[in-house]
Amino acid sequence: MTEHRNNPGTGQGGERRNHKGRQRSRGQNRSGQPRQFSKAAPSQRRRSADPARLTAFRVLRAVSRDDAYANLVLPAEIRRAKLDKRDAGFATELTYGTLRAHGTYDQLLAQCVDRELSALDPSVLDALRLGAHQLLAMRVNTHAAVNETVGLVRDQIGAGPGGLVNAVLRRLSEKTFDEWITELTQGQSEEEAVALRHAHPAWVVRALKQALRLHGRGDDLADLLAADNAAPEIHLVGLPGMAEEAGQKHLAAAVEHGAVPSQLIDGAAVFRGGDVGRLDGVREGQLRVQDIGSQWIARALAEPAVQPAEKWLDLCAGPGGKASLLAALAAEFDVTLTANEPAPHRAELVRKALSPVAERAWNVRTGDGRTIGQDAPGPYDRIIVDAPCTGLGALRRRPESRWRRRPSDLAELTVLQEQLLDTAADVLAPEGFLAYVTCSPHPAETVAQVQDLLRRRPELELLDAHEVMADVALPQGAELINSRPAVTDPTAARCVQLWPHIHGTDAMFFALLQKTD
Ligand SMILES: C[S@@+](CC[C@H](N)C(=O)[O-])C[C@H]1O[C@@H](n2cnc3c(N)ncnc32)[C@H](O)[C@@H]1O
Repeated sequence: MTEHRNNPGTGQGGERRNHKGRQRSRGQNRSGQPRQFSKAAPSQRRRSADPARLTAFRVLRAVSRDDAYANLVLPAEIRRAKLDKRDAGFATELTYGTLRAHGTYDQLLAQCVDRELSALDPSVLDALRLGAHQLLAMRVNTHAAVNETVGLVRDQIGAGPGGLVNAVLRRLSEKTFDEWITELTQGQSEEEAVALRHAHPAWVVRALKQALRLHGRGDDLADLLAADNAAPEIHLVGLPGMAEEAGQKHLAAAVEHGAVPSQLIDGAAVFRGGDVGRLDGVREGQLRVQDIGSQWIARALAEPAVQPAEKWLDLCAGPGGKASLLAALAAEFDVTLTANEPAPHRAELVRKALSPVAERAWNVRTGDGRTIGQDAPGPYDRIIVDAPCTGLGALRRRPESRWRRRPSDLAELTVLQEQLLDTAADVLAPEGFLAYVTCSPHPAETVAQVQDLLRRRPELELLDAHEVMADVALPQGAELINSRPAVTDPTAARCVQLWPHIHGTDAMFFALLQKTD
């Protein structure tokens, strides 16, 4: 919802609004006079929490205390509080915006608190972050942002912390977001400054910058970071190849409800009409929410001429996004898909996702992908390794994830990716296709993995993934995928790297290899 712009504190022209939509100017009252803070002592001011802010606060607490996922907790909290559409929108923007930018807000808040932030009660810190987002990135007027946040703290935490929150937010409101950033970034490296301004950890900025350069897009950093801070569109896929083309019928119904057919690939639409859950097809499972990048890659794997009775394998299938489209395509081609997932609850999600597709076309194995050779050795004609990864390509979907990930996660993940690729190469049939996919553009998880794999497994040949993706695309999609910048690294040149700011998809990576006979 919130687009965290370079100057997220004001709207165009510098006007500000309270959340009821009244226009206010920063630091001015309704008559245009410099605004005074309430002279009333905190104890005489607001003591209650308004439902939208309370909802956001509860989600923030669940995320920081229980490591919960905001996209799972927020809808339940909105239902619990019975928020109307406008308040639900406000709570969503407040929650996601605060979580995305919380690393930056912490650095600004640290300038306004007389002790280490770690010495604060965690719930007080969460409230301060909520206040910071309202003050610096939303168009809520200063008085409402401070007063309502203090009311929330008094209601949820106690009167004592209310005074502290009041004082800290007042200090924070003395400067705009841009003024704070200018002050704090003096003497910092360019990467640290960009990271602070765009609310990304510096190591993530370095990795994204490196990835952009590798794929010939070295000038795009600010655009990519801005895209990470914008809410993603909802993409739909109508599963093909089922009785009466149910998926396509439901897709057409979604279009009648305001979805726009994708210009990039067949069978996809962009939904901007609100609650996707009310579409019949989504309830019945034949219409699914899935990023167009994921759909595109799944279709590309099924593209090079499919032969009768082929065996396909999705080695890392949970929760079943790509597997459901692959299973539907498998049913259409009369071939079979084995979907593998080690986590039992995620394997169950895969079964559920695949259930609308004819059962003859698929089966689910619950187990470690690295042991598939022991009980389901194939060989397989097409394998997708959609490997566990840092997820740096899907930051816009999981607002809290950028601050949870650590550079040290990479070491463990890259070893697992390497082992899964080796297993896939072992069970791949001669002339079979292997798709390596990550929802991360990090070079260590993508191009470097493919380079190492080619060194270890000389029987594998790297195909040009752009050509295959262009083959399954609509004209606009083919043009987009073909209009790539010049790339010097020969491996990177044959791999597709999608980007949110260019393709409107997650930053998915896709390499396609074939086993030579
Ligand atoms: C990026 S997700 C896959 C997303 C999925 N393909 C989709 O489109 O919905 C990676 C999956 O790999 C699974 N995984 C983790 N360790 C694994 C292993 N050793 N073998 C196979 N899969 C593994 C995770 O549980 C997770 O479900």
